[in-house]
Amino acid sequence: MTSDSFASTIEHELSHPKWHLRFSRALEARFERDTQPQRNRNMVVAGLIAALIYSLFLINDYSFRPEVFWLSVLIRGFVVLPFGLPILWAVYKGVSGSARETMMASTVVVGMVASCLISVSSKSPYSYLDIFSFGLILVVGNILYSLRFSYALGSSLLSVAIMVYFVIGYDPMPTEVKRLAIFSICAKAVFTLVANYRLEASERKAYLLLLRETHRTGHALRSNAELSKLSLTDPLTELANRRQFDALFNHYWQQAVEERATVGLMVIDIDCFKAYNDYYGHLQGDHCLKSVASTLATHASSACVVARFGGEEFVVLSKGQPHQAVLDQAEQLRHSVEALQLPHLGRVAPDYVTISVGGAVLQPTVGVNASQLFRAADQALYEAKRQGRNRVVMISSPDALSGDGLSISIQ
Ligand SMILES: Nc1nc2c(ncn2[C@@H]2O[C@H](COP(=O)(O)OP(=O)(O)OP(=O)(O)O)[C@@H](O)[C@H]2O)c(=O)[nH]1
Repeated sequence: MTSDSFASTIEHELSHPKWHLRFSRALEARFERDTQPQRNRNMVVAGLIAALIYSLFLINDYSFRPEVFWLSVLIRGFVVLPFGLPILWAVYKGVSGSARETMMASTVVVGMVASCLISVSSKSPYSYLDIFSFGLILVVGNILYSLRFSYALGSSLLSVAIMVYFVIGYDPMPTEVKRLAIFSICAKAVFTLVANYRLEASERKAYLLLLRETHRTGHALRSNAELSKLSLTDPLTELANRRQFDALFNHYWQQAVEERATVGLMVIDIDCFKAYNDYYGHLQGDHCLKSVASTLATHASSACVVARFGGEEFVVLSKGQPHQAVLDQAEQLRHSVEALQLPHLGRVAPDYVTISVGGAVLQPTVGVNASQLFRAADQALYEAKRQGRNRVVMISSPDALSGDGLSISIQ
């Protein structure tokens, strides 16, 4: 699903909530996935509370229908709990949404059957009064568990039908009381189902609102990231642009001051590029720039910053590398462009595209600043051009900066 269609699905679900509450298929699956861990935990806690209260009803059995106490122990302790606890364990471990709802709904129905069996087995005069508490079973399913509405509806209808069946056939119960009990359980079913429906509807709405916010925030962050990437990237070569290079250069320099490390800089220029443009045209010139840029990016060490400084000039920045390593790297870059053998018939010789590289390595010390490094590398490039191009010239030592001329190491 694309970002836009996802956003419109959320809007549609928010403005057209369905009576049966379910979302469209994909969103429903996501809703289940996102809410599952929390819902499983809530269900297990609710189930344990229900099991505890259900067991405590043994006290009532003992006090007002002692003749079925052991039957009650048997049903509650050896049927209902062994049925319910493994279900809670399975939900705790994680099962599909429909399995979870079905199993939890089944505990409601089994609880109702068991309670009815205990009640109608007793001949005690007030045993039937217990039947008025059966609405609690619906409260457990519809409110405490908060079963999904369709499951709450199904288990409630089944539970009410079971209860009505037992009540009708239970002779010790006066007819008027039976009528009252049936009316009472039906009313409790309706009330708890209405509450269940509202709970689920507001849970789903809250989920959609949260999803919409998360989606909008993510979208805004992505747009910002794209904008900032655009503002820092050269559109033609996709290398870092001058702005990014300037920022990184300062950053590297500051880090080098703190770490007492060296900073290496290469200034790279495509040879006779004006002639290339004149011969092949500006568009082909752009292709050439792209090829050289991607070759530099591919062959430069991953620890380096490769940027387009402007026009047909590139820079490669590194930190913590000794003079020799920067020199080797510069020679490798020069060689990799030469190896492309991009035809350049606009110049006399050689008839392929080459680059000249000027490099310098400095350790920031008192009185030495970043622009001195840049000037040194630029002067080395000038020297490389002067000596015939397609070569690397490195400033051999920082001392050269303070002298009249540059100490040059020519490859
Ligand atoms: N196609 C294209 N050409 C560019 C671009 N930016 C700068 N140039 C061209 O690059 C050429 C640079 O030429 P010069 O600075 O004279 O240097 P050169 O011809 O490379 O000669 P040397 O540097 O001395 O080898 C100019 O013709 C610019 O128009 C660009 O984005 N695309």
